[in-house]
Amino acid sequence: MIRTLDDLDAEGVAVGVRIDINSPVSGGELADDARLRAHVDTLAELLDCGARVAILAHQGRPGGDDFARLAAHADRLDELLDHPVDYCDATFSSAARDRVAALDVGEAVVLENTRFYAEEYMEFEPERAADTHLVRGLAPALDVYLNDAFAAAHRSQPSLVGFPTRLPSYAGRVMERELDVLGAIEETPTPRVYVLGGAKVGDSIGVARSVLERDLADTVLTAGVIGNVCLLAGGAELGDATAEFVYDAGYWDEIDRAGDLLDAHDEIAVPEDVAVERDGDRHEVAVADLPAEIDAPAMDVGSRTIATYGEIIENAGTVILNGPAGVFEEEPFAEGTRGLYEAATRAEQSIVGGGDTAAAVRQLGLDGFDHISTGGGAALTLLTGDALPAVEALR
Ligand SMILES: Nc1ncnc2c1ncn2[C@@H]1O[C@H](COP(=O)(O)OP(=O)(O)O)[C@@H](O)[C@H]1O
Ligand SMILES: O=C(OP(=O)(O)O)[C@H](O)COP(=O)(O)O
Repeated sequence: MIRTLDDLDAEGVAVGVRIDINSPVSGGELADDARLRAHVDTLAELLDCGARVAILAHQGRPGGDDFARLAAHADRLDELLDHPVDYCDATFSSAARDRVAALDVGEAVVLENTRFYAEEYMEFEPERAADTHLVRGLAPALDVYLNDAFAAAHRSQPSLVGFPTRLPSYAGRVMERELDVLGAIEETPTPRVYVLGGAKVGDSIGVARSVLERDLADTVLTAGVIGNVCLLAGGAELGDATAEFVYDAGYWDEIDRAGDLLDAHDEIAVPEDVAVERDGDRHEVAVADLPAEIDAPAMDVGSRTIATYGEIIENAGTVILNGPAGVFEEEPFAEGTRGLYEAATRAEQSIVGGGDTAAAVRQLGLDGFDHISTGGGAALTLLTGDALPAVEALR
């Protein structure tokens, strides 16, 4: 059983709270604060109850452009919460422990990016993670540990799986909500339609296979790069530009896997038409008219596909959307994502999962979904039926 905030009397308690505020960063500034806002309920509830809150989080990956300090994150949380949120440039040293010890009730401090320490970017079994410098160093300053970082729950890293061996541990409100919705997919209304788009082709093939074999999906609609790969697997001649894109992205081997999947499951639909750029505009090509002259990559599904898929989606009991239907970042190729996602808001129940997918929803100003997951990889792991290490550690 996983304990939640309902089981915690937080008055005066030093709570180590792992959140996922990994966000796009530009010039040291936060380019998007959606993941910070997602944790406001959990943090406010703790602080309102008089907890002393030490926040643990990562930002980016070592060597990446967005591998940054958490000072800007602390400033933004300070603005979002009615309680003071400070920043400390240490994570588990005596400076960090002293800062946590000095917290007053109803105060929070954001400790430095956990991934500034090499062990945090490695995967461990929980017992071994409990023995890392980060966990051994910080645990004495904490009374309890609370994990709200659903979006990182597929990682078996020390700050995510190491503390429950040493401290009484709890799930936060984000974690609770995500597990309630995504962990109970089999109880949602049918017919259940999965719309798989985006660019993580291997993951999408894995999800499609898993949900069909486990009878979780009645229909799988493919779009985005995975839709193009399925079209190529079926022999559609989409032109050299699309083939090159798929090859350069390293997905050529996935064409055979997609072909095997399509042979095994006739519940999978592929696009009827695609959109390419021609003379700076969107130009649609019907798959039935191929081979045709196409000198640009397929960047979106076409309007016939939007209509056919849209009807299936709005008549669904539950629609699960993962991955945009096209290159939504460019306006002419946002049509597929907009059309299919708007149709999803008319289904009985709609669930959106994926980092870029959630960004697309915000960018296109779409509204009316029943659940927008904070997680990409974590949501996919759960939807595929695999356990999340950080959740298992809480158990
Ligand atoms: N036809 C396409 N060609 C190239 N890129 C695409 C296409 N369709 C979608 N994409 C890209 O896929 C990316 C998002 O995919 P992905 O990372 O799998 O989503 P998520 O993070 O939601 O799981 C977006 O940047 C989008 O531009
Ligand atoms: O952004 C995240 O995951 P996501 O890209 O799957 O949504 C999490 O913060 C995990 O980050 P990671 O994929 O660098 O371990």
